Amino acid sequence: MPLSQEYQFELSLFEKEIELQKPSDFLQFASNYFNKRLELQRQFIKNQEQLAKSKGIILFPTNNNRNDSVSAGNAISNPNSHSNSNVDIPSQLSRNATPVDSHAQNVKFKSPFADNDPHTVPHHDDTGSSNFGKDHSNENSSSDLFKGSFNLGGSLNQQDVEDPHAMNRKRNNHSPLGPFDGHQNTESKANKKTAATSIAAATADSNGATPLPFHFNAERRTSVSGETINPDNFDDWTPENFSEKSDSQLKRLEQSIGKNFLFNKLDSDNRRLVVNCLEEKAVQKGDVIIQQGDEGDYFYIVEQGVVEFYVNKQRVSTSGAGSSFGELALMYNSPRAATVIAQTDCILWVLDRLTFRKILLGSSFKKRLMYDDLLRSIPVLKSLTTYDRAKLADALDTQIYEPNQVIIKEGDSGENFYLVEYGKCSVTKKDKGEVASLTKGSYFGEVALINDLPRQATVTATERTKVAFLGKSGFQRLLGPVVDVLKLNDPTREEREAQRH
Ligand SMILES: Nc1ncnc2c1ncn2[C@@H]1O[C@@H]2COP(=O)(O)O[C@H]2[C@H]1O
Ligand SMILES: Nc1ncnc2c1ncn2[C@@H]1O[C@@H]2COP(=O)(O)O[C@H]2[C@H]1O
Repeated sequence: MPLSQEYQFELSLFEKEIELQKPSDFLQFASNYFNKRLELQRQFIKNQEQLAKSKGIILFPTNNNRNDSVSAGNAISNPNSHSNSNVDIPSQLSRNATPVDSHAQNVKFKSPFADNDPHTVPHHDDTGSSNFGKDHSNENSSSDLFKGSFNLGGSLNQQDVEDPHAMNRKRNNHSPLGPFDGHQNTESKANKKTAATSIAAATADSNGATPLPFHFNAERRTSVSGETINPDNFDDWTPENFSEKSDSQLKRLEQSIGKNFLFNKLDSDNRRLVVNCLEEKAVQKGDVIIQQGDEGDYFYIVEQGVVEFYVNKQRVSTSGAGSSFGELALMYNSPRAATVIAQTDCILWVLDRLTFRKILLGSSFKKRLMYDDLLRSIPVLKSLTTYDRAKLADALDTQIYEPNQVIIKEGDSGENFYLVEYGKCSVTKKDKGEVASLTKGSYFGEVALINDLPRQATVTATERTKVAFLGKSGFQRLLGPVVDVLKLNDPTREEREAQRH
């Protein structure tokens, strides 16, 4: 299996250091070097922890408060305990690392060989071995919290779409989450509350800081990259609606899910887990499946039928069998960005929020996580909605250039648009020499695409540079809302206008 880019980057740094230092005692040197890197990494995490704490969020509950909450009798069963091993540190570190100030933060660093590393929450399985980094899908757990059809009991018409109160009135009578008989519904919600309370309790801090809310959202819109630090406490996560599917259901699911790109990225264990956590819901033509502005609870896959999307009461699109929706609110802990209505009778499959975040977010939405901070930091993209940014991230690819490598050559035809993730590039013109220098958050390569011209300058990496790039068709399809701003900022505009006159 090829090493990930981040590992390769880490190893290349190490190689450079070896070339520079030419150590005589290689193992000692390697040990010191990686200890130092680890120290920087821990410093970074610690800084994140301070930041989160100032917002009342506990990222790393200690074993003590974990045990406290269990002994307080609040805990739900915990067969699937996970450590924080999914923290995307190498990439964060490479972009954010600063030299360690030994006086800063008062952080005590332990040797990586110590058995009770302060930031690694050890978990022991039945054999007593550490579970760090392993997968613990509990395929036997079967907490069937809610069942029944997705009978919304009242279709909404176009008038209702335009009258949010009408929607709310109907919704209050027939919650999309409460389709079943009243007793089951109450019990299901109560159970969910218990789980949520217990999740919060498990994160309670002995210093009295506020425990993590079930729906974490310190600021209304939260960066998903920040969230890879783990705002949900998955230590107490159990698959909410796990139930083994029948052969015929599996066959149908394979057909509908097979078409959905999200599931292609899952390994067979996670795929099976997700499949068994899905719940079938039938909706009727006109039913409101999601209401814009509501809190996110479920992710949806369409097996049959067509759904339509409304943003601020305007119909923006429709989608059919094999498509999915409802991911944005779950990813960003933000309100629902659109209203979704069944245009025809539909068969849907729904996945609960935590299972979505636990299993799908890190694999199927990895690119969105990866590019979220970058895309938010680029002023010219400010007018994009969360949805636009998510679609843009899906279409981006990454490339690393070494110093002196040419990324774009003046006179060539333009194929891609670029965003600088890190590094430095020089923009030169044959007749003028260097005309610009580009760093993190800059973009380039737009002039040829907007004006249908050859490349107007050469762009060369002057440092190791990582770029995210988008092909021509993606540029036209996804950057429509910002083309006017790109045109206004076009560095060749005045010159070309002057030539015309
Ligand atoms: N133009 C759009 N803007 C926002 N959401 C959209 C749009 N088109 C489809 N959707 C989907 O509608 C869903 C509404 O709930 P979410 O915000 O969770 O996720 C949203 C997207 O999956
Ligand atoms: N003064 C400049 N003249 C031309 N291109 C520039 C200048 N400054 C920055 N650039 C960027 O360099 C890129 C070269 O490829 P494009 O012409 O497609 O788009 C160009 C711009 O994004």
